[in-house]
Amino acid sequence: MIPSGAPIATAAQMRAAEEAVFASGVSQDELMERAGAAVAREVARFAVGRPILILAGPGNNGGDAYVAARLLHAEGHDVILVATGAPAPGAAERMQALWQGPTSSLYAARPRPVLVDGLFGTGMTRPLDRGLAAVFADLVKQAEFVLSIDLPSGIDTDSGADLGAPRGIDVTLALGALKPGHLLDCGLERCGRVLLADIGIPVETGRRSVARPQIETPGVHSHKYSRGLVAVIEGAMPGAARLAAQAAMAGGAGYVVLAGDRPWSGGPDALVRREVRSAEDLTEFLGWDRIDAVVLGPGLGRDRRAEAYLRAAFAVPKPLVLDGDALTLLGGDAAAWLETRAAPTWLTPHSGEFDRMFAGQGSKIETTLAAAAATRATIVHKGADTVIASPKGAVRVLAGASPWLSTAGTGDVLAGLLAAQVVQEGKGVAPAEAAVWLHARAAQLAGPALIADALLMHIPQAVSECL
Ligand SMILES: NC(=O)C1=CN([C@@H]2O[C@H](COP(=O)(O)OP(=O)(O)OC[C@H]3O[C@@H](n4cnc5c(N)ncnc54)[C@H](O)[C@@H]3O)[C@@H](O)[C@H]2O)[C@H](O)CC1
Ligand SMILES: [K+]
Repeated sequence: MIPSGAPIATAAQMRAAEEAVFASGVSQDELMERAGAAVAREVARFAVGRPILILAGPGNNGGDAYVAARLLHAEGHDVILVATGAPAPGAAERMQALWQGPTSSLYAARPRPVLVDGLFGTGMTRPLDRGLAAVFADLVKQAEFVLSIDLPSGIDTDSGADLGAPRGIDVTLALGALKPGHLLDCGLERCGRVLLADIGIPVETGRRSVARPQIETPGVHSHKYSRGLVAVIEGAMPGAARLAAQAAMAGGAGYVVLAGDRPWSGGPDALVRREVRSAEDLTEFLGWDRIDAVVLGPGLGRDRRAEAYLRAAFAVPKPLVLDGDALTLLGGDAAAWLETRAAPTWLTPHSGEFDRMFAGQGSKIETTLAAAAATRATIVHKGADTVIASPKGAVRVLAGASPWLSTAGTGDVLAGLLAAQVVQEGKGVAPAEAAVWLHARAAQLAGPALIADALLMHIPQAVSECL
């Protein structure tokens, strides 16, 4: 569980935000008191009177832990504190000096029902020491409830990479903002439920977790064209395009045309079919001024005709959603293909497709931002952690969607949902954020063992929650 619509800040961005607060006259001690009080509130809530063991590391994460220990102890909770090292000079050192309760050394610490992890937070720079990691993992394993302060110790703040964090943390209390480590890679798996504590640090990075979209109910003057016409291009495997077309319909497009040459008696009668047998046919069809967005790629195939279709789609200045085989055809030349595009483009790669298209170092957020800048397209980099990035640097992340989405066809559904939002929402991350939220919510409603076709049936309910 991740708070929605919450700001996301890297360790450096967090430090800059903290510095701005200090410059405004708030002391580090005051900020640490606020952080520790937020920790104490949540621990008291979950401890329900059980004995508490608090681990305090050598930095300010440990400083937060000292404050929390003192406040919990003052409220009558049974707290034992373990200091793993001499605290950093300054606020943490002062907070340690205020601790009057019982202490234990790390290796003598006996497991207790409630464990608070104040070892490391955004200052984590290298893997946990093996000895410490082993003791920490054992204390986590034997606890009934574990809360990590700011981040699980052993998770890289900016990438979510594993630096030795144990499994079994129940709650992570993020301080001031989410970090990429709460949303990406191993961090998503190790944080448990992520709660966010506002401790008075304004954070504006243009990056935030996906929020539920606000969708307009059609007005009295709405009609099928005003609600947007989506053209979905069929290819070698027509089922994929059909899923995308039906998703576009369910996602709110006013008129959807499925263009292809395969006979199909199934599907909704409301889905308009247009015969297209060649790239020339496609060019002629895409010239229809009523078309507001085009979806190309689901089941397209990778043969010469598929490439000719890709060229035809690129040649018309219409908003374009590229998925699946279209991304494979772009390959490493996506930036070159896209540099002449006059209309907005969205690419929806899963990680395999992304890695084949874009080289690059860094977190999934950084590599997706770089790809968006290089292609001037908005990238929806799918996965258990879906990262949306626009060429202008906006980022939205949705983490923790249903793992049952890992089945064929769900990407086709997302592509159709995205096109439906494009014809209603416009450009950049907004339509992608809306589509990703609807897709994840439909999956939640569909429950376990879903298939892509089942997703379609739950889209209207997901949409109804956004009206
Ligand atoms: N975000 C906020 O509003 C506030 C955050 N606070 C807390 O401060 C920590 C960050 O504190 P910092 O001192 O920068 O780093 P850590 O406490 O995470 O780490 C301490 C120290 O440890 C060293 N180190 C790094 N990796 C290792 C390792 N694997 N083994 C041993 N030592 C390691 C490194 O030198 C670090 O500096 C943040 O998470 C919040 O909890 C403020 O207290 C309140 C406001
Ligand atoms: K921690």
